[in-house]
Formats: sequence, C-alpha cells, structure tokens
Amino acid sequence: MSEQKIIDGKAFAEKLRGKIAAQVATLKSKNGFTPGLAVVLVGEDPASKVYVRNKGEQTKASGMNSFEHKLDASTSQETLLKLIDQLNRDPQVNGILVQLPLPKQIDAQAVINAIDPDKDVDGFHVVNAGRLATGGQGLVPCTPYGCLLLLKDRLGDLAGKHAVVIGRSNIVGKPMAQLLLNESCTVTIAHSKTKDLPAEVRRADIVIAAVGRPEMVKGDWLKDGAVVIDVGINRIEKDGKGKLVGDCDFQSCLPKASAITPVPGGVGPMTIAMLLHSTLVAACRQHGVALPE
Ligand SMILES: Nc1nc(=O)c2c([nH]1)NC[C@@H]1CN(c3ccc(C(=O)N[C@@H](CCC(=O)O)C(=O)O)cc3)C=[N+]21
Repeated sequence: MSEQKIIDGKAFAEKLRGKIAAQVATLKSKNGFTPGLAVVLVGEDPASKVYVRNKGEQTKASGMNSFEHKLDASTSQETLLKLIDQLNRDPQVNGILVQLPLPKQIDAQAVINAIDPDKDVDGFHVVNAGRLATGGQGLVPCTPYGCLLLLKDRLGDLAGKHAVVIGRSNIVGKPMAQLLLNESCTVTIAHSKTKDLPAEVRRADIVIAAVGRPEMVKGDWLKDGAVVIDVGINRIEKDGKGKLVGDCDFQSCLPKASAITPVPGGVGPMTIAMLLHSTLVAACRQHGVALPE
C-alpha cells in the first residue's frame, strides 16, 4: 500500500532520460547536431564532485556532449569570467552550469549573470528569473521544475490547490512558488521568520520542503492526504552511521500523506533529468528547430 504512496523519482527520472536520449538521437540524425552541456566546477568540495560526475555520466548516456572544466579552489573571478565568455561563444556548448557553492573570493551572482541567459540551464540568471516571474519563455530552475512534473503526474490539474513552500531561496523556494502560481495554486511561502509553521503547513494540499533542516516537517503538521515533496538532502549521523535524510520526517509523514517523495530517490534524480531536458530545449532554440516529439 505505502509503496504506491512513495513517489519514485528515480524511476520517473529514468523514463524522462530515456525520452531525452531518443530526442537527442532524432536531432543528430535529422538536424545534424548534438546538444552539449558544459559543467564548471571550482574547487574540491567532495559532494560537488560526486554531483558533477553523475551529471557528466548521465549527459553522455543521453547522447549529448559533456564538457567538464575543473578549476583550482584559488581561481580568481576574472579567470572564471573569461572561461564563461569562451563558453558563451562556443557553438558546441548549448548549456552552461557553474556548480554552486563557489569559493569565497568569487561573487556567485556576478558569475551567473555573466552566462548567456539562453545557455543558463540552471535558470538562475536574473533574466530567467524575470521571465519566470512575468510569464515569458526562458529556462526554469531544474529542481523546482522536476518537483512540478512529479506533482502533475500525481495530481493532474493543480488549479486551486493550496501549496505551502517552505524556504525562499533563489534556487528552489522562489522559483517553485512562481511555478505553482503559474499553475493557479494558492501559494504560501514560509521561511525562518514564519510565526506558526505547523499551522501554515496544516492548510496545505501540497507541501514543498526546501529549507535544509534535517527531518524538520513532522507528520502531525500535515493535513490528511497532503502531497509532500521533500527537496532536502541532508547528511546526518544516525547510530554511528552516515545517512541521507530530507527536510521531512519520513516515518511520521508517510501515514498522513497521500503521496511523498523519499530521500534519496525522490527529487534529486529529477534535478539531473531536468538539467538534461533544459540543455535539449536550449540547443533546439539556439538552432531554431522544434523540440522533437
Ligand atoms: N549550479 C548548480 N546547479 C545545481 O543543480 C546544483 C548545484 N549547483 N550545486 C549542488 C546542488 C545539488 N544538486 C543535486 C543534484 C542531484 C542530486 C541527486 O541525484 N541525488 C540522489 C543521490 C544522492 C546521494 O546519494 O548523494 C538522490 O537524491 O537520490 C542531488 C543533488 C544539484 N545542485
């Protein structure tokens, strides 16, 4: 029973990647080009290295070109901006992702805003944030975009649903709220200064947890039958062992929710699948061709 409650983001992402691989094959044979994604990693953060490796592997598995740029932790902002400029002008590169966080000497928002907005597959450029906020065609941040697909797959039409987004980051919370608003949800954005978080969450048909606090959302905060999307990825110690947990207390949330994403195997794999999707979309726009069926 509870198996069906658990949203299998890993399987959903695999299906998406299969479709993307077929679309890439069509572009190669019919249009004569291969989409390319450049990933830039500055420094040696071990978790970042794992993500970058996974992205590279999945990019190649989908048939796209993957260009990896690994720079020393002491790299200056000027050097990084020069690389961005080179990637902006390289026609083989359709998408650019600069892995965050960046070392202290570098102003991350300045670097993001130096990326050509039409190659900004993270959707973090101020122009893409503006397009999302005003209903224009742009590139959408991958994690909230993946969450939206999981929600629509479960619920169909989201119009009129009350969504509570916990977290107001530029990367997840704010764009997630924009996407839900575009689907005609009633949206509440809760954050660290929210007065009574359990009371806000209790009103939600949809809960998006994106705060980075391990197991914060408890089952007794949920309305019966709420759909819970857990964006958190927190590494904690439990019984002397390292463990990956979300922002929701999965054990107590599971019986109250009608559906819930697990960590790992929920939102995380969707993020990478949507990154590949956005690279494909960016490549098609740059070549002036329609996205293959
Ligand atoms: N410019 C930029 N764009 C990003 O999208 C970006 C970034 N910087 N910096 C780091 C975060 C983190 N991130 C993840 C992607 C996939 C998983 C993922 O696939 N997780 C798996 C496995 C987790 C594991 O075992 O470690 C899961 O949740 O099942 C996790 C985290 C993208 N990020």
